[in-house]
Amino acid sequence: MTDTLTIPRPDDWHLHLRDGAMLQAVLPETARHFGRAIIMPNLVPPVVTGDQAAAYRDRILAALPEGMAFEPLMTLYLTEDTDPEDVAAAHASGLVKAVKLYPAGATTNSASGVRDFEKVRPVLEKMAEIGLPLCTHGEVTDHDIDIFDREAVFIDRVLDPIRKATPGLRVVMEHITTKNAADYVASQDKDLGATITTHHLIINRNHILVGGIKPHYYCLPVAKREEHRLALRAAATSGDKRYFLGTDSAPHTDPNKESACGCAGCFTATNTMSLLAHVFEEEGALDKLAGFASEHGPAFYGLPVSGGSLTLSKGDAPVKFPEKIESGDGPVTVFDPGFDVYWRAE
Ligand SMILES: NC(=O)N[C@@H](CC(=O)O)C(=O)O
Ligand SMILES: [Zn+2]
Ligand SMILES: [Zn+2]
Repeated sequence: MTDTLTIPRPDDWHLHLRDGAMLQAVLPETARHFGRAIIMPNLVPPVVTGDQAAAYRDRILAALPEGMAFEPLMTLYLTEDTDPEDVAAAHASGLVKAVKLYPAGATTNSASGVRDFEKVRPVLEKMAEIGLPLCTHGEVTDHDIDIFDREAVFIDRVLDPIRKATPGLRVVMEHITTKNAADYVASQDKDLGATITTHHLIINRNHILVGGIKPHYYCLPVAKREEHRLALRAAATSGDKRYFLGTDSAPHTDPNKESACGCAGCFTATNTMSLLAHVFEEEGALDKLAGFASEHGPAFYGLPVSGGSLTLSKGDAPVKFPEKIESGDGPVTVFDPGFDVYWRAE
C-alpha cells in the first residue's frame, strides 16, 4: 500500500541554525524540505542589531549547498538596550520579520534577554505601530515557580499584561507546551498566533524520565503531562489558522546533551515532515497538514505561501532516518520518536 500527500512547500516558523560548522551541517537538513524559516537569534553573542542580522543572513546563504533554495527570515534578539529606530529600519528594509523576546535566563543563550519589561516598552510600542511581530519564549524564570508551571505563569504575569498594555502588538507564542497556552490562544480574537513543535506532539514528560533519563528528549519549555500533549495535538490538527509549525529544531552536540548538565533542545529538522505526517494521520487529520505546515504561518506573517510543493508518501517498510548527523563540532543526535514511521518526504 502506498499513500501520497502533496502539500505546498512547508516553512519552519521557529528554527535554530547556529553558526560556523554547526550551521554548515544542519542547514541542508532544513533546506531539503522547507522553503523558509524564521531564524532564531540566540547566537553567542546574540543577533541584536539590523547589521548583525544582515551579516548572519549572509553567512546562512553562504553555507547553503549549491542547488538548494532556502530563504532565511531573520529576527532580532530583544535586549533592554535595543534601539526602536534600529528595529524599525531593519523591518522597513525587509530584512527582519520578527523580534524575539527571551526572559533573561529562560533557555539556551538567553543571558542577554529581558529582566525589566518596562525597559523594552518603547520597542514594543514601535513594533505595534509598524506591525512587526514579537516572538516569545514564554516561560518565567522565577526560582519559586516550578519548571512545569513556568509557561502558564508567563501567560498570566507577563504575556497578557504586555498585550493589554500594547494594543496592536502582534505576538507569536513560540513552542507552546500546555493546554493553558492553547486555551489562551483560543480565547483571544486577534493579533495572536502560536507555534507548535513536532516533538511536543510526540513526547510527554514520562518519555524524558521513565526507564532512565533521556537527554535527547530534554528541551525548553520541557514536555508536560499527557493531557497537555493531547491538547497540542488537538490544536495543531484543528485547522485553526492561529497555529502553525515551528519545529524549534535546536542542535547541540552529543557531549553537550549527554552530560551531567545537558543542554536543552531537540534536533528534528531531518525527520520532522515524516513525523508530522505520522501524527496527522493518527489524528485522522492529514487534510489539515498543509494548513499547519505550509499555509497558516505565511498568513500570520503576511507572506505568500512558499512556491513549489512537498510530497509525502507512505510505504510498507519503516523509513530509516540517520541516528546522528556529523558536524565539524561533533555528532548531533536526530530526534527518535520511539516508533516506526512509514512516511517519507521527497
Ligand atoms: N528549545 C530549546 O530547548 N532550546 C533552544 C532555545 C529555545 O528555543 O528555547 C536552543 O537554542 O537550544
Ligand atoms: Zn525558546
Ligand atoms: Zn527555539
